[in-house]
Amino acid sequence: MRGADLELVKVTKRYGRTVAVDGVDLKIPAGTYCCLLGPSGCGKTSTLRMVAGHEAVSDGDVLLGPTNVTDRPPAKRGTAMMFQSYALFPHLSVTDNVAFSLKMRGVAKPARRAKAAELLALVAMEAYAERLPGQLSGGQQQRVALARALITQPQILLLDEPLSALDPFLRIKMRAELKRLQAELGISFIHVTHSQEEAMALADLAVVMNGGRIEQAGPPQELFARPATEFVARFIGGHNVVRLGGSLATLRADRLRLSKVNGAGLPAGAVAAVVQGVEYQGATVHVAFGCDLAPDMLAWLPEAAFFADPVAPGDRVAVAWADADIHPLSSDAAGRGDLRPQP
Ligand SMILES: Nc1ncnc2c1ncn2[C@@H]1O[C@H](COP(=O)(O)OP(=O)(O)OP(=O)(O)O)[C@@H](O)[C@H]1O
Repeated sequence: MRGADLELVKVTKRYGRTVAVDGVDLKIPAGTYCCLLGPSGCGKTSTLRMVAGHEAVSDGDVLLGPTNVTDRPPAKRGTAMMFQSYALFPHLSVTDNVAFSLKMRGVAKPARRAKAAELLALVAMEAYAERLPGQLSGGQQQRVALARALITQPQILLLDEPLSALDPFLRIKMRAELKRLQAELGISFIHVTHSQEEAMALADLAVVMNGGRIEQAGPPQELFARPATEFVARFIGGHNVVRLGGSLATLRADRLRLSKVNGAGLPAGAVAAVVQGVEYQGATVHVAFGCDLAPDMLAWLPEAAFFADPVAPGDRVAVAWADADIHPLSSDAAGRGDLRPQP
């Protein structure tokens, strides 16, 4: 299969008075695993459906490679969509489900069955070719749905919450398979998800949406290390949003150090806090605490560090961090040196 760059230019979707997608500009280079993420109602699915051609674009353009596909019907765009519910035909065998769109295009039976067999092999489902969808597990149905979407040799595969119907174990297994398949095919996948964990695990390009707009787009490591806005910092988690020296900044939960205060004064630069809760997570222990910076902060401590000096709810602690771990959020934030708590 051949990939193509996708570009959205000022793409807007209005449903009556509701602006679901608001002038979105986005470039997705060929061969990218892109995750669209954000809270419910932020415009992810509307964006995906406009790329697929299942929803008309109110304003703006969708470009696939050199072609403006904004007004083309779904089957004439070079995209294919895999739906959340898989949408398999219950009365057709696995092979006939996979071959369906070739049948619609008038491809002869032997050719379409051969192509279906090839795609079923790609998703390791050859052994189930003659079964009906109702005789398959959720994960198997998903593989069939993938094969069915890929048989048209799309340049871009669109996936709307593809893992949400699976149990947690299968979800992790299938997400590894999606990543493998995308790398093997070399085309772009655009995957809508609510889950920041899923996006972190899969995306080359993670796009965080909020209120119909893009808050930030970039590799997951960049979003985590340098969230552009308070919304992104809070949405991807693992960050404390605080006001330091009059400016908004984040302090990563995994970079904070806690020590019990035993009558002695606070170490220089540290702030006093009271522990509110402790959650054991295996490799890390999550400690919730309140202090003058914010009432609801979080520290993720390595298990060994926590048990070397364990704390419990109600304990008074000193919280410390390195200057390099302060990430200013607003553009008016001064240099890091200014972002220390005021005495
Ligand atoms: N057919 C429609 N008619 C009217 N409003 C719609 C329609 N589809 C979506 N909307 C509205 O557009 C906004 C964006 O919806 P969209 O489904 O794109 O969001 P989403 O981020 O995919 O949400 P979710 O994660 O809940 O699926 C929401 O406010 C939604 O209520």
